[in-house]
Amino acid sequence: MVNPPVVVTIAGSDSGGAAGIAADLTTFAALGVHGACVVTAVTAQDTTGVRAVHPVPLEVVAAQLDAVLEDLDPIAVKTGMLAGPDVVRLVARRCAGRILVVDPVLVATSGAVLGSAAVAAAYREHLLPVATVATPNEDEFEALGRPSGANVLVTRGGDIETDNDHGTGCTHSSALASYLALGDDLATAAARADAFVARQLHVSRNWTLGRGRGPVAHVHTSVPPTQGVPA
Ligand SMILES: Nc1ncnc2c1ncn2[C@@H]1O[C@H](COP(=O)(O)OP(=O)(O)OP(=O)(O)O)[C@@H](O)[C@H]1O
Ligand SMILES: Cc1ncc(COP(=O)(O)O)c(N)n1
Repeated sequence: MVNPPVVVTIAGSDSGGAAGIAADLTTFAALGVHGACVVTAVTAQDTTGVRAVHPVPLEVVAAQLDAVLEDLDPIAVKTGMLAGPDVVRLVARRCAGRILVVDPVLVATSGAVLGSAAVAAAYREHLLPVATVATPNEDEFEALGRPSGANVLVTRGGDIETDNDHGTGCTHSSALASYLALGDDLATAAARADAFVARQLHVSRNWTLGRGRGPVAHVHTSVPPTQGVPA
């Protein structure tokens, strides 16, 4: 029997099911890797915004991470909302040396601030130096002090016209981690992750879920054959 690669997401939950852990695990499932998850924060969130954030205590984050690293030995790690500078430092210490995709979640699509200046400083000092690739959006790139390097891919939206873009950053970085775990080089994985998100945005472009910016489709694939992801 051939096992699927194991990828772990370290991120917050989104009660609306669009971003964070929900986006990550469904994207992993869509792309054929086994997803494990370390929850860093619980957010009360929907398509209109973030109502409340409850960070998980550092020792509980560390216990989840230890459990996954010791038992499942993931080939790749994807980070999303890390909620505090101490969590950023923990992840840098424990995950250096693996395929490490860092989506430095600091500002949500809705504009909600999900990471403080201290979190941004910890990313700069501890996590970016050990990342395989980092995927800040333009606001996050600025908040991080415009980090340089071939492994910083600034994400910039794209051509699909839709209001249903909640979760695109999480879906994109999870797809990137999945393709790297499946053996792609960085350039190929990045191209496939872009194509995957574009296809998924196309699938959900006319959905009317919620009253705000709806979720990008993570696993639904009803799409014209011409919009397929490259093999
Ligand atoms: N309208 C779109 N059409 C096609 N592709 C898109 C579109 N919006 C987003 N993408 C894809 O998703 C990626 C991530 O999008 P974006 O930068 O908007 O995410 P974000 O939610 O701001 O990111 P973060 O999680 O870092 O906060 C883009 O690089 C692109 O590949
Ligand atoms: C728990 C959590 N993690 C990440 C994001 C960012 O996602 P997006 O930028 O697509 O809104 C979010 N809104 N909530």
